[in-house]
This record gives sequence, C-alpha cells and structure tokens, in this order.
Amino acid sequence: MKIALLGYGRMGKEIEKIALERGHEIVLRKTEENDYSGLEHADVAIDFSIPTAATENISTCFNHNIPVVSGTTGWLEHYNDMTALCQEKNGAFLYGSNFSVGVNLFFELNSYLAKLMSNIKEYNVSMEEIHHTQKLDAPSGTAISLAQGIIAETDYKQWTMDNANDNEIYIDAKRIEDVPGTHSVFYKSTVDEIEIKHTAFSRQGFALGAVIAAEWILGKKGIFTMKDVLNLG
Ligand SMILES: NC(=O)C1=CN([C@@H]2O[C@H](COP(=O)(O)OP(=O)(O)OC[C@H]3O[C@@H](n4cnc5c(N)ncnc54)[C@H](OP(=O)(O)O)[C@@H]3O)[C@@H](O)[C@H]2O)C=CC1
Ligand SMILES: O=C(O)C1=N[C@H](C(=O)O)C[C@H](O)C1
Repeated sequence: MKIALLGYGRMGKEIEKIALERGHEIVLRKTEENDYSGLEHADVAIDFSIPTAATENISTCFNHNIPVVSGTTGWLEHYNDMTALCQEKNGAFLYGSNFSVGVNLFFELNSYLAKLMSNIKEYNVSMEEIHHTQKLDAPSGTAISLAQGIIAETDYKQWTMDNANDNEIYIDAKRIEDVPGTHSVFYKSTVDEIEIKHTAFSRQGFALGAVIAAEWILGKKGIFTMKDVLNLG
C-alpha cells in the first residue's frame, strides 16, 4: 500500500516505522515546508498534523479521491464540514481521537461505567488527562471522546476546564515533560471513589492502530470510526 503521511512529526515518524515494517511504501511526507507532490500516487493518506492544517489536509485528500485516516486533534469544530465533503465526493474518512486498541477498549469501559452510574446520583464525575508539554490542544481529543461517552449515557450536558456546575464534567489537563498520554475518569462520592485509567507507555500503540485503520479503509466508501475497524459493535 502506498501511504501519504500528512504530518511528519513525532507521530508521522512512528507511523512510517510501523508502515515500512508491514511492507508499505511512503510516497509523501507532508510538513509545513512542502506541498502535496506525491499525493497523486497514494492509495491512502494518514493525517497526524496540527489543528490548523487538518481540514486542508483532509479536504485535499477528498478532492484527489484518496481515503483518509485522521488522528489530528483540536479541529473538531469542522468535523461536520469534513464529513459532508466526504459524502459529496463519495470518499472514505476515519477520524479517531485515539488509535490505540487499549484506549478504544477503555472508551467501551467508560460508556459501560457511565451507564451503570446514570441512576446513582451520589457520585460526581471528573476527568484528568496528562500529556507532554509540546501538545498544542487542551483538553486532549481522547478526553473529549471520553466526556462525550459519559454525556451520551447520563444527565451530564457538557465538559468544562473551568469550575463545573452540576451538569458539567470537569476536565483537568496537565502538561508534564515526555508523557505520551494518560487518561483517568473519576466517580467520587462522600464515602469513596471509583477510578478508571489508561496509560500509554509510548506512541507505538497509536501508530500501529493508525496503520491498521489505513489498511482497513482501503477500498471502502463512507465515514468510519475505530469501532468499525476493531468490530466493537
Ligand atoms: N489520534 C491519536 O491516536 C493520536 C493523535 N495525536 C495527534 O496527532 C497530531 C500530531 O501529533 P505529533 O506528531 O505529536 O505532533 P508534531 O508536532 O510532532 O508533528 C506535527 C507535524 O505536522 C506538520 N505540519 C505542520 N503544518 C502542516 C501542514 N500544513 N500540513 C501537513 N503537516 C503539517 C509539522 O511540520 P513541521 O515539522 O514542518 O512543523 C509536523 O511534522 C496532534 O494533533 C496530536 O494531538 C497524537 C498521538 C496519537
Ligand atoms: O498529542 C498527543 O500526543 C496525543 N494526542 C491525542 C489526544 O489528543 O487525545 C491522543 C494521545 O493521547 C496522544
């Protein structure tokens, strides 16, 4: 498979390593410095760039009829525009706030726990995410997905990074040198606390998941998530 890497930073380089090991070829390494030359040879594009570049990268792929897997976070206010364009162009698109298998299982666990908690009013939910200091967005895309999972199952209406009122989920975003990504969800009552936590040890799991998603999307049309790739129902 010929892959265009849209973004060639920490994640782009990790994805390249795994893609080459799995017998794929890289036909474009897009950064801020170069153009899209090479994209025309790609079977699939993998976008791990920056929040302000994601929509241009994704729409350029749709306009070239190339399926795109995007892991860039911090651009979700344009998600509906991108899915509309994908449909208009009869393209293929998969966005994932987190491509690791472990976090996608954690998403399921989070939804299940939220459902259990939905009628038990003694507990107050909050979240913590910790990432390296180079991260541009806060809260993390994964934290937003976790909050959305809780909102779907409970009376909580939105998330906030400020003081939370009764229908808001507080997210504490911490930045600590070299942390690849740690997410915790807390349910606290006056007598106890339940905590679920996922800790990434490196970027390897994110990168492998992205390459697997790119292999999976080849030949498909439509809008997908990692739930489809991993058959999580
Ligand atoms: N979904 C997931 O599983 C994961 C998502 N992420 C997300 O992926 C994104 C990338 O993370 P990371 O690799 O750590 O970030 P880096 O800062 O290391 O890399 C970003 C890359 O994007 C490039 N870039 C800048 N402008 C453009 C442009 N116009 N077109 C294409 N590329 C451009 C940068 O180029 P230059 O070097 O020239 O500046 C750089 O190569 C982030 O949004 C992060 O949150 C990260 C890990 C996992
Ligand atoms: O920027 C990162 O590094 C990460 N970003 C993603 C996010 O915003 O959730 C996924 C992972 O936690 C690493």
